[in-house]
Amino acid sequence: MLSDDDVKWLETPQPGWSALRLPHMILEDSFVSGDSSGRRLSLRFFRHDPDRSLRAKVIFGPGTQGPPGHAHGGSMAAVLDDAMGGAAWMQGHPVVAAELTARFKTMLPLGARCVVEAWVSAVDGRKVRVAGRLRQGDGDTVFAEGEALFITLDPKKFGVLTSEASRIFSELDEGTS
Ligand SMILES: CCCCC/C=C\C/C=C\C/C=C\C/C=C\CCCC(=O)SCCNC(=O)CCNC(=O)[C@H](O)C(C)(C)COP(=O)(O)OP(=O)(O)OC[C@H]1O[C@@H](n2cnc3c(N)ncnc32)[C@H](O)[C@@H]1OP(=O)(O)O
Repeated sequence: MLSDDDVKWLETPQPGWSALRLPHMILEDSFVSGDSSGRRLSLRFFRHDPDRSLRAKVIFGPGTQGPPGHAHGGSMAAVLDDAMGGAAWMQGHPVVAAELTARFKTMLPLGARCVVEAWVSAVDGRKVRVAGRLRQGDGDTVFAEGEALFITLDPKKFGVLTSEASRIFSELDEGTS
């Protein structure tokens, strides 16, 4: 479903980005990144090293359709939710989403190469506020923007995920130091 060029594009970090190698147990059944067929969502996650915010490359496949030829708003909101949650995890906050706002700005053509940017904007005790943007990969068009409130949970609730997440991010630091 994806061309070889699309796969190569998805997997190639931009300058200043490090690839996040997420374990199979996180990815395989993930609603957002668990589809390897290319029919629905195809994503790769990265860290933007200068400010440790999150980047993702994403292609919305034909199975994400809402309006004919364009992505469903729920699929864009799900991508923003995942990326914003990932941005919080990446900064050491084991969170779940409590509230999410998405603003749909421009219809997103299926198959377009897109970039997601997500960053923690404020932390107040257990409340972690995160913002995000889904834009054209090779241009300035913004398809959607998101804001969300995430709540930090006791790391024990996530079992092995919390230690896996720390391991992934410390490996990234070793690789980029
Ligand atoms: C998981 C992957 C890990 C690895 C990540 C690694 C790399 C990342 C890269 C890629 C991305 C991969 C994964 C991304 C990760 C996540 C993305 C998915 C995110 C989701 O999709 S996750 C599913 C949907 N999510 C839920 O299924 C939550 C259901 N819900 C609950 O589980 C509870 O509801 C909870 C825990 C939210 C709160 O419950 P609680 O009992 O612990 O705390 P409590 O209620 O006391 O609230 C404490 C303070 O938050 C305020 N507060 C609470 N809720 C609020 C609201 N809605 N609006 C405004 N304020 C709110 C209160 O007002 C109080 O404020 P105050 O202290 O000031 O009074």
